[in-house]
Amino acid sequence: MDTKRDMKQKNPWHRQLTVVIAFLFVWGIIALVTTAVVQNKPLPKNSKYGIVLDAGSSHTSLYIYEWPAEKQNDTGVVQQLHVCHVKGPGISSYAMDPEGAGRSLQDCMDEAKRIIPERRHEETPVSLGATGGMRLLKLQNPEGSEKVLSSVEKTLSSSPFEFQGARIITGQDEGAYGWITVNYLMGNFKQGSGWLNLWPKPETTETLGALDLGGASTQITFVPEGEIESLESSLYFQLYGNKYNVYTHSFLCYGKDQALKITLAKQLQGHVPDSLVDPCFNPGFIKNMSVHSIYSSPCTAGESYTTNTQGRFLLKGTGNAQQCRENVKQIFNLTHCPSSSCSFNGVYQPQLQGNFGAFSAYYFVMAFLNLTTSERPVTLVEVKEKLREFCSTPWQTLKENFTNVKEKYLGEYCFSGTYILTLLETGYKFSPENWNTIRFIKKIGDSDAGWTLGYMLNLTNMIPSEAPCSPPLPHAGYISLMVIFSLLLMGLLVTGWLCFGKTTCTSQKEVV
Ligand SMILES: O=c1[nH]cnc2c1ncn2[C@@H]1O[C@H](COP(=O)(O)OP(=O)(O)O)[C@@H](O)[C@H]1O
Ligand SMILES: [Ca+2]
Repeated sequence: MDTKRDMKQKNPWHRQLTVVIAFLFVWGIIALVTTAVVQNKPLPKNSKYGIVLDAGSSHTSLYIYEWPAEKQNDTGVVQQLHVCHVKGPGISSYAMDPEGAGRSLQDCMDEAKRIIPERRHEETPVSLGATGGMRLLKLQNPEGSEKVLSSVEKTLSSSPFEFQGARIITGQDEGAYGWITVNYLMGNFKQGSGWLNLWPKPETTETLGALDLGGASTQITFVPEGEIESLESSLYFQLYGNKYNVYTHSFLCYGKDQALKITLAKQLQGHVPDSLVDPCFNPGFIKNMSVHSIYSSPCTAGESYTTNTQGRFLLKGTGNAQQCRENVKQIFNLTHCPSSSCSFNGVYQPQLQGNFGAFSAYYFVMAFLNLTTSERPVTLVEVKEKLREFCSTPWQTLKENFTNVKEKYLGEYCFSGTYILTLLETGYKFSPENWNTIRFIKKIGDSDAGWTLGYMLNLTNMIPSEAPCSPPLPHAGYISLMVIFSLLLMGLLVTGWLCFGKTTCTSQKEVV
């Protein structure tokens, strides 16, 4: 005991040194933990925004997208923040009043100004893409379509956002961007990065085909199994390091509103009677139609006709789904196919492959007919049975049962449902065996299925062809590991020091 006391007295710095080291050690731990906590504190939301206007044949919708500023190249980060439906018809209806087209967009543009933070306005891209309706107007009245485009351009470019153009997109682009949207939202464009991704990626990643039905045109887009025979239907993408050979085709005039005009024109066969009995409308349904509304479209312009004096006729429904299907089938020409396989009208289509997402009017119609919400996929037989039952329902009963549904839509659901069935079965060759590969969808997550998101991702270069290089560990993981390893090292150091210190003491004791 005396020896020990002697030693401490001999070495007065020993205690102070221990206290200093212990203090530094504790301070070090506090500093490390504080750094980790501060570094990993969630950052304040730093979003960027983009606006796309979908100028369809029947209406225009404005979509606002949002994404975290620091992550814009990652897959699946862009989300739909808001959609504003423009009041009134599609912009192609404004050929006689072009200024009205631009004016009609103003309310939705004002809404976008309120939703997107002001400091982001200048850098937010805004673009408008017009589809089938404007494609038809351009065929029929090129000058009118230019005026309409200039008018909407004027409204968009006078907004505080960064105007990126108002143009008519091709049917091929419409199909391609719809396919990109659904696969982006499904997370099918997997990124190959990170230290755990040591295996080579498979050549083809499973993707979802896209079926889009509009009022004026319809698109089918999917990755087929073999080669794509026709160059004009073939698209090649390299996205996030994966390669895709995509088949797409857009049928102008085969959107459901134009298809109805063609079907009616086929029945009229150039002679307009006072009344036309039609199996595609419910029994008791009567509508006074103008002959001009049918024959003024470029989709029916080829047909010559003689009309009665009033230029109008009465459309009278009989509600017979089977006969309706026979009538609708007539608008699909199946007699010639210059390629190894075709859909209709001599258009090349490879064998159907994989699963399909059917959106836009496909969804609206099938959802109304209760053919989307089942736990299990609805079979083709059930679809036909449902149509038989729905079409034969008297118009009066329908009106009483669906007071909140727009009469225009309600009156056309028998035709629309039958058209969808015929387009998919007779046109695209879906069969009872692969009918269950189709899902009728409106949204994926919070974002609408449609071409607009894909269009914006492309316009803003947000889908890189190669997977972006990212550090093997996420930031939080990196900080945590740093803290753990530092603590371990310190622990070792202290243990070592204590042992070393003890040995020295012991030896000192022995010596003393
Ligand atoms: O609630 C609905 N029920 C039935 N059909 C709808 C509903 N909402 C929109 N539609 C239809 O969806 C179609 C949308 O077509 P769009 O205006 O996008 O034309 P486009 O893509 O050919 O240019 C139109 O035929 C429109 O009538
Ligand atoms: Ca559309």
